[in-house]
Amino acid sequence: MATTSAKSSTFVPRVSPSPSSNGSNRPSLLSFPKSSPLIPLKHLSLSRSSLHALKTLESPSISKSTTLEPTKPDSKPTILVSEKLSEVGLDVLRSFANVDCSYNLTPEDLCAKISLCDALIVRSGTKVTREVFEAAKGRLKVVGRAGVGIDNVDLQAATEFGCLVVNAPTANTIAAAEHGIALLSAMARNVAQADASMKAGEWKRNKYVGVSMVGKTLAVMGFGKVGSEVARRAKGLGMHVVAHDPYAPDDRARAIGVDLVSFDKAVSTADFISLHMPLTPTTNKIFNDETFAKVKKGVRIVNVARGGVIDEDALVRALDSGVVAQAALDVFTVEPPPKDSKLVQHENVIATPHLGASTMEAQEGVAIEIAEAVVGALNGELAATAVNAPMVPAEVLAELAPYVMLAEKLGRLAVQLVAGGSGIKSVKVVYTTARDTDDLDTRLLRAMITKGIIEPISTTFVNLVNADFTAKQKGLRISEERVSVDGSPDCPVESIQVHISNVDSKFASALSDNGEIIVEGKVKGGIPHLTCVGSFSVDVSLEGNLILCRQVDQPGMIGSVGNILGEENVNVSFMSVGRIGVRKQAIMAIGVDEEPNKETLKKIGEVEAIEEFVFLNL
Ligand SMILES: NC(=O)C1=CN([C@@H]2O[C@H](COP(=O)(O)OP(=O)(O)OC[C@H]3O[C@@H](n4cnc5c(N)ncnc54)[C@H](O)[C@@H]3O)[C@@H](O)[C@H]2O)C=CC1
Ligand SMILES: O=C(O)C(=O)COP(=O)(O)O
Repeated sequence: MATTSAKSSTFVPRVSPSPSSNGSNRPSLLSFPKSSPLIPLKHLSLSRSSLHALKTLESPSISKSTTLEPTKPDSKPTILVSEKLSEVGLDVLRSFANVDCSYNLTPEDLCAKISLCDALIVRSGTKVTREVFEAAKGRLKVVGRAGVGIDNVDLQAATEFGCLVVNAPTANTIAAAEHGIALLSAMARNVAQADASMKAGEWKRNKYVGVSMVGKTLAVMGFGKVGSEVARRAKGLGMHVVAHDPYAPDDRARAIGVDLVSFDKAVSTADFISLHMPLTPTTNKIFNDETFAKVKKGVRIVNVARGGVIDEDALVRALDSGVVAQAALDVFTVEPPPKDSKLVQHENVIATPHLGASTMEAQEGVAIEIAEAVVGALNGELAATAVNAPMVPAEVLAELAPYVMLAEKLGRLAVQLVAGGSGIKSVKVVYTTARDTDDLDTRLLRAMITKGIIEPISTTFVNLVNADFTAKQKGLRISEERVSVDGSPDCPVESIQVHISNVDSKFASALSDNGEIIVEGKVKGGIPHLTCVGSFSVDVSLEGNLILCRQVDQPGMIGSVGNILGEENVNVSFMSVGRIGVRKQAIMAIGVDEEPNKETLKKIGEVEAIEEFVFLNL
């Protein structure tokens, strides 16, 4: 933290841990609290590591939280697996962590256990509520959803607690689509009812006459991964397929020979409707009395998505009245549904206990996908399947690595120049770049500047997951501006400036003419450099700690300060002087490996020509 200051003020050192205090000089996008015992990625043998490029970018970092369970620095993290996960995934997890497979936990059991866990892996049966995040007391860093739907995870709470949520969005697509087709055919041909009847010793050929699928219209509601695979298969069965999805691209539909239509057109023209949209506030009970009033009488409905997209009472009414001839349901609003559920018991309903993803192949794929994502995230890596953090391709992350580091350091530096450190309301970040807007994703940079600004002045730890939320919560408005320059687009950013307005500075020279604190940095040779403070140009690499002094430019200054530091065995790593004119005011930037003690800094302050100085922890 900054210690300073104008020549007459008393010097009071305040030191707080810096993100670099783990000994690493690398930024940590997914920094987690101190209790996180982490193992280098090289100790892992993952079968499919798409994450290697991130390794260069992040390192676990340290938070200031003191409420966390103390964990031995070299002990393994603990991963709680609360629902059945395939052994291949468990093997990946066990090579890295202590794995606690505790199935069938009550919500209370889960809350009781969670504060001892670094990660939690769930399927659809575990509700990861706000209470779970609260009970975790900051230790839970990652929730892995071994499947697609994350409607059982309170994403808002996860984000507020800086907990990354990752899912496994692709490995069970085909399984779900195949189950959809299985239910469609079984429903059309009364397979389940006929089977039950035979097992009861009956032989009722006339009762179980079905309907044909060929030539019929199927409406696929939700034309994403599963929906489009269902459509493809239904085309193979000779069905006419339409789809409704407000966000699906036309070309995906064209490629499969499907017409994208409005909701009303889809439901009113279909002989069969298959549901494949996620459960969200918008889709909640989207199939209700009003919808059933629009359907073709005798329509047949398949739901392999989520029970909540159907108003189940309305569906019972529609089945009773014959508006809906049959329904095939894999998912229910409450799972398992009550034993006396009118829906499950209805003679025109066939039901399966949420089996869409349950094939051997899908479960193995999902388990590996989620295990790798969770392990990577515990290593501070950004998972490609992150649900509540920006998904940034590995190559972009690798390219931005030094800029991410620069961003965090500029944030830390700027905030330490603010008198009192707090009361910051408005920060402007200016990126000078030769890149087109579409070609420069600044979310990481903004998050790291936010981290740099907030961490030194609060007990909150900030990572990519909660940076925007934390800034908002603290009333900190971060705006961004781009300045286009001619130059090589090979370099993502020429310079980054951090402006803090409406604050006093403990180092007056950091204030620009319009009263803003301004620091500017660039990446040179892969190393972040400070290139401007207020109106003064400097050029120092942002490593270790920094002393900024304002003085009247004159011979011997570097020597005087260098001698004071040398006498106290403080190693100077670099020095740079920026001045407004010969023998006029100048800023001397001195990089030091060690933190000088109070006395040493006092001596620097007493050097005749020095008008003000500040010590900054980078
Ligand atoms: N029963 C089971 O075991 C399984 C169920 N699922 C569920 O299937 C659903 C779809 O999964 P994926 O295809 O992998 O997801 P996806 O994200 O690839 O596709 C979902 C599609 O729904 C669309 N959508 C969103 N709001 C919509 C709306 N109001 N109306 C129509 N479409 C809308 C989206 O644009 C997207 O294209 C999810 O709810 C998932 O949880 C997935 C796998 C297994
Ligand atoms: O992936 C999904 O969304 C599913 O619904 C699968 O759920 P499950 O993992 O089988 O509980």
